[in-house]
Amino acid sequence: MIVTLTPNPSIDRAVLIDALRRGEVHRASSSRIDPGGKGVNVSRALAAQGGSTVAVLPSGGPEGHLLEELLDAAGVAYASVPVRGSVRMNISVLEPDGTTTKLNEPGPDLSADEVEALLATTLERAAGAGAARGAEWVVGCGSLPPGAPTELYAVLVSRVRERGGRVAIDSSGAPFAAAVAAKPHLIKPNHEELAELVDHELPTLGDVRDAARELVRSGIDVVAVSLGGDGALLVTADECAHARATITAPQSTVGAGDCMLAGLLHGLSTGLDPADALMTGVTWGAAAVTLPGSRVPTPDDLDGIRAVLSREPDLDRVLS
Ligand SMILES: Nc1ncnc2c1ncn2[C@@H]1O[C@H](COP(=O)(O)OP(=O)(O)OP(=O)(O)O)[C@@H](O)[C@H]1O
Ligand SMILES: O=P(O)(O)OC[C@@]1(O)O[C@H](CO)[C@@H](O)[C@@H]1O
Repeated sequence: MIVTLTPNPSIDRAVLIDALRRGEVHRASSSRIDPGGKGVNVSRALAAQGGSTVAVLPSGGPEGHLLEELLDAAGVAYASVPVRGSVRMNISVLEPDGTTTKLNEPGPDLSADEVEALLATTLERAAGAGAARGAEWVVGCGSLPPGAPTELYAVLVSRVRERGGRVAIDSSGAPFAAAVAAKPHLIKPNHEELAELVDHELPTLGDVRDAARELVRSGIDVVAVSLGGDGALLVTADECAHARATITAPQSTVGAGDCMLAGLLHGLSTGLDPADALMTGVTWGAAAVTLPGSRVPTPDDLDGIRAVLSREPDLDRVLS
């Protein structure tokens, strides 16, 4: 069982237009809505592949109702914490070549009680997850809504660790830095987020490897860095592996990082070694890019995606 916490979930509306021109009226040729927010997407991706998961999230307002309806329709198990504010609506503007522009709302203003209820629900779900020692992973993902303390993920990390569980975090900015300082077992920054964490640019795969190693040395077991079309790099104390899959028809990158994280955690929790779990992650991430909006891949969608693994990556590779 993998328990996800999404403090700032969303309804994701994706609209397809021919080309984005600032200041003009655009007529969309199609649109779709999906349940969204990074942890919600991790749970959706796991559920679509038959994995056991529950998504913990705040729910309020008409968008909260809609989010729950969409999760019910998709067969994704969730535990919602009622909140006074409304779940946000995030817009993705998609162009035919796969270029994606996102407009993300801030989300509801959470009270201290609502934040505490989210943390408590996550820990309850993790403890009651069925397996002898509770959930295999607790995963905290995405931005924090207004009102939530910067330390929310750091508190999650400490509380899961105190209970002997394993915790993964994927966020950005100050909440991510605070969580990293609390030493989660696994983090999944993208290229930009890793550069922000170590506070310098990372033009090559070797630079990414060095930055990830620095974090591993500080006490994080697994650092998996998603690198868009350049695949992903995984670093532990013993190994460094790179995997990449080439796709021909990209549709939307929204949620690809979440699918990559879901595949990686699924692989690790089913006993794969970290490099093979990375292959699963990269396959799920690349498959997500071939799908519209933030649709998550089903087993059929993975057919034809071939990831290539290197346990001795080309460290001079310049990243795009
Ligand atoms: N153009 C692409 N071609 C092949 N695979 C891709 C491409 N873009 C993304 N991927 C796959 O998806 C994974 C995640 O991509 P990316 O690094 O863009 O995540 P992210 O920035 O965290 O995304 P998000 O925040 O939208 O979830 C990559 O590790 C890779 O496996
Ligand atoms: O604003 P955040 O929390 O950083 O990101 C939210 C979000 O962009 O991330 C997901 C894709 O990864 C989307 O479902 C959602 O709209």
